[in-house]
Amino acid sequence: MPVSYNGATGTQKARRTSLSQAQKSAVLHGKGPCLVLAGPGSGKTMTIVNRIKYLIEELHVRPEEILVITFTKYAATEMKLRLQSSMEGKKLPVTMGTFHGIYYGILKWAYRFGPENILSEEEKYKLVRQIVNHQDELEIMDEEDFLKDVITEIGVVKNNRNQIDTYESKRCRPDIFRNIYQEYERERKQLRKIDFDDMLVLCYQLFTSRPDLLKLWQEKFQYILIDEFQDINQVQYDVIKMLAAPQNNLFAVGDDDQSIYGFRGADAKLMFQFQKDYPEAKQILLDINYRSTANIVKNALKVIEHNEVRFDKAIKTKKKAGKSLHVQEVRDSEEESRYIAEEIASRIAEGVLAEQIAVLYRVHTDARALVEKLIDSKIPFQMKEHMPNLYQHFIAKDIQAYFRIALGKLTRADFLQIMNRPKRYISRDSVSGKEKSLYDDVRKFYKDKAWMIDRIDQMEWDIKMLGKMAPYAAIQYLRKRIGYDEFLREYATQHQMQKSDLFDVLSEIEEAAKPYETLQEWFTHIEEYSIALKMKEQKSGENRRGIHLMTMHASKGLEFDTVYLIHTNEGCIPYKRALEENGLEEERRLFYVAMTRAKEVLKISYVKNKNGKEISPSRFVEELFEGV
Ligand SMILES: Nc1ncnc2c1ncn2[C@@H]1O[C@H](COP(=O)(O)OP(=O)(O)OP(=O)(O)O)[C@@H](O)[C@H]1O
Repeated sequence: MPVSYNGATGTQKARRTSLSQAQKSAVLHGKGPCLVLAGPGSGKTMTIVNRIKYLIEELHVRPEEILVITFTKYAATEMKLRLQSSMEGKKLPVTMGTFHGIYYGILKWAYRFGPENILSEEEKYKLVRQIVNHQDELEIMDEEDFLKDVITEIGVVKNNRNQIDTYESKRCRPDIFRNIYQEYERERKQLRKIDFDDMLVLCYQLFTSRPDLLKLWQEKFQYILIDEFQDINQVQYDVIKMLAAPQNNLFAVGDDDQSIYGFRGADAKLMFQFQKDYPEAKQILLDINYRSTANIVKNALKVIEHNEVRFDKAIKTKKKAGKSLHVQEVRDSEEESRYIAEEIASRIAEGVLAEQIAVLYRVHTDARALVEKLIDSKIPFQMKEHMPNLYQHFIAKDIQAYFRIALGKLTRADFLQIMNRPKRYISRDSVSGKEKSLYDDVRKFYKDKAWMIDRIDQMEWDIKMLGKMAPYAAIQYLRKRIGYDEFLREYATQHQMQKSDLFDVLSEIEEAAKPYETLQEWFTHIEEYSIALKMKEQKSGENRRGIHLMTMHASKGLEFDTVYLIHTNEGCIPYKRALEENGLEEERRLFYVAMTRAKEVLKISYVKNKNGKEISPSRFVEELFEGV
């Protein structure tokens, strides 16, 4: 579902535009299954809206008999508005919603479910957190991260209808995941609640066990239209097939190249399955891109054509060649953020609205330096996602505790936090509550152990040294002289974590500290940054204005005049963790989605050096230059 930020949601435009031959053929499809394969910017939404209108006005289908399924609630609302507008403002009782919304409606009707039976996302987190905390053999570093992944995995098991007994978790030991899953299911059932994914599973079970009820729903929905079909998962597909039978008036619109939710169970292969299940299906290709300049489309195709599992589509363009694609090499994150800030300023000076500019990145950490730069330079920006604060990571908290003590603000809490990072074998019992005499009290506690007294003297001396240094030098001293690197290596081994993940965070904090001359300045910056970041989450007033910053995932379905893709490096995009889990092709599709959000200008940048290490440009950037 496209959204224009220049005020036109597409509705007025759609009225003015005439349909292409392929769009017409899709709109005018009669009965039976139809698969509409569509490229980016090819007017999928407009086609669906026009088809609904055609069904009602020309084929005299009753609006109540039409079901339209969209990927998000937002898309459903947008579609309703477009339909209303194309019907001269008339509101029609066409059923529009997400898979979850529709299937929940069916369950509500069958089982008299009410809101009290729904396990909210918050309750789900709370429940899984409790269960995770009871797993004695489980060691995790970042609880939030772990919970998010485990909850996603519980969803994947349900959506794919996997057998839990044989399921191999990607996040923790299979037996531990099995325990968590089974305990979660037990507790949920005891509470007499269903979660979001259960809505799909229960609907499947309902229709399999009650053919009489299934028949009623089959009769109700004579025509089914599905948008973003590439994002469908197994259980959604199984239910929709049952619901569409026996007439199979199933109209599916999707772009397999834009399937980017494999990690959540979406399976673009189901588009191929559709062809097998309905060999009689009409197939239509919407092959004209109306959104982007010919250069943008040509370059995006150069990348996506490297994928092997895809429908081959020759996409044509309507717009002129436009500006050539610009790829910028920059030294590091700092230089990249300066480059982007200057670019934005000149694009705005050329008359482009700030809201028509987007900066896209693979993961939030890729944008950390840019966010700091925009905050410092007071350039308005908006983010629709929550961006984790680097300075709340436990490593950053350790460094801050060291630095606070170095600045003479010794507290028991800070002392306890860092006294054994690195390992000094200081016991908690030795740490008194009296801050003024804290070091002396610890020494007193170990008065018979000379080696411990030496250790504490060394610690006190080292921390005093930190107080005299600039933050960057102080972090280096902490790592190499005080032994924090050693602590982190041991920590990673103990918690069965990738050492490189922890060292990436540490290096990032170190690099970000470079511009500051004193520890106090660094603390002030962290405070301002953290407040500004928090404010961005309040989605009102100032925080809804300015350029858009978002992950490539969040950019799906949107379009902007100017798009910057930053940190297009190996390891960032394709993202190294996702590469192992979802494979290269899904990462390439994500890059393709990001590229095709741009209407007029697309600029791509990559860094040469990240956190003190040389890194290469993304293989996708290299694919752009093949044969040049
Ligand atoms: N026949 C047409 N003539 C002119 N413009 C069109 C036509 N069809 C669609 N458009 C315009 O092209 C742009 C892209 O269409 P739209 O965003 O609906 O494509 P989409 O297929 O949903 O894109 P994506 O999958 O990339 O999100 C919109 O601004 C839309 O108004």
